[in-house]
Amino acid sequence: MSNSESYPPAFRGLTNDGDPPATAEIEPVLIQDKDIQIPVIDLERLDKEILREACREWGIFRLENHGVPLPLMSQLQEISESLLNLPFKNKRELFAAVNSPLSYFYGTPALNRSGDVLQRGTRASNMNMVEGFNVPLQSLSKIPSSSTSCDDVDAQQSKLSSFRVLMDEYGRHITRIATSLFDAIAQTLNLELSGDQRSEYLSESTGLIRVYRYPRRSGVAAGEALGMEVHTDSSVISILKEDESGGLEIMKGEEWFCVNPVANTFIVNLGDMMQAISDNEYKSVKHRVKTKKNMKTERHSVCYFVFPERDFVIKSSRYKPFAYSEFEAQVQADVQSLGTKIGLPRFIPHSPLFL
Ligand SMILES: O=C(O)CCC(=O)C(=O)O
Ligand SMILES: [Fe+2]
Repeated sequence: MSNSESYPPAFRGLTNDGDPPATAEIEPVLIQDKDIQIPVIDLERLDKEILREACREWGIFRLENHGVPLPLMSQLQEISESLLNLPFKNKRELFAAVNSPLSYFYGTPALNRSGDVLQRGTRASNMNMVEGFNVPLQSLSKIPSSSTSCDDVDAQQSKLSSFRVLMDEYGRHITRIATSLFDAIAQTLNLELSGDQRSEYLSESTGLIRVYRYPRRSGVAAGEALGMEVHTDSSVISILKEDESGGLEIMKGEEWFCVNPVANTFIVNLGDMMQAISDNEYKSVKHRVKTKKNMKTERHSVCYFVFPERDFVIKSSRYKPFAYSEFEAQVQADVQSLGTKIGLPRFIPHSPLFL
């Protein structure tokens, strides 16, 4: 259970950090989206037809037999929770340390690389109620490590060192998974990948992990409780590990559905870059996180994103050619000025959104 001191001040009046509701006290949820079963892909026995269908019809699937050791997953979850449970002030300081490649954020992750910019002009009850930290995998080795381990003064640094070691191992597994999936998906698209071409589409060095905490919310109607607003990911592939609290929703057709957690599996979703690479044959799925008022615990999740080389120009029959860096800059500019991402529609030729 978390302490209110650990939340950013802007969250405090809105969180419910008391005891979780007893079953009898759980109020009926007014707006309940239906549950949906997403396709399941077995990484040990990759079936290209099932994969193609999942990418074309869904843009999201559950991954099983991924080969990541379960103790690693649970240790990572434990240490991430304990870091996020530190008092707000300490958390910010810890992550702001000189030369630390990690950064703490709350509010809109896409905007808040450096810290604490909340979405302006957004009603408090509607803001993204999520905090966490960005971990660029490439620079993990640069996280300052501490040699002492049980000295009180160094306790936080020591936690951070353990986090780094676990993240490093987790990062290697998740990169392996993303690469295998990308190769298989490229085959389903008949993409010729020779020499360095794969690393242009899928630049392993861009791998970024975000560790999230979504507080339980109080005082808002269920329909308003957004942990993370509706979006598509900008990545090629995203791989999500979530805990058992639930809250992830996807749009299929014109409807929202809840994707319920299944232990020891990952959720893989295709991002905008995969949609563009596939000439829109595959989908970058719209999704969001709703933190329900009656949630028994906070939601914790860890999400990995991988992108193309920054200068790599994505050519597609659907969009004007763009370098990934242009896309990223446009997303940042839109989030800053409009409070939301426009994404691929900005790059459709002749669209009113095309710049
Ligand atoms: O935390 C989650 O479950 C989803 C996170 C997400 O969609 C994202 O980081 O893009
Ligand atoms: Fe996402």
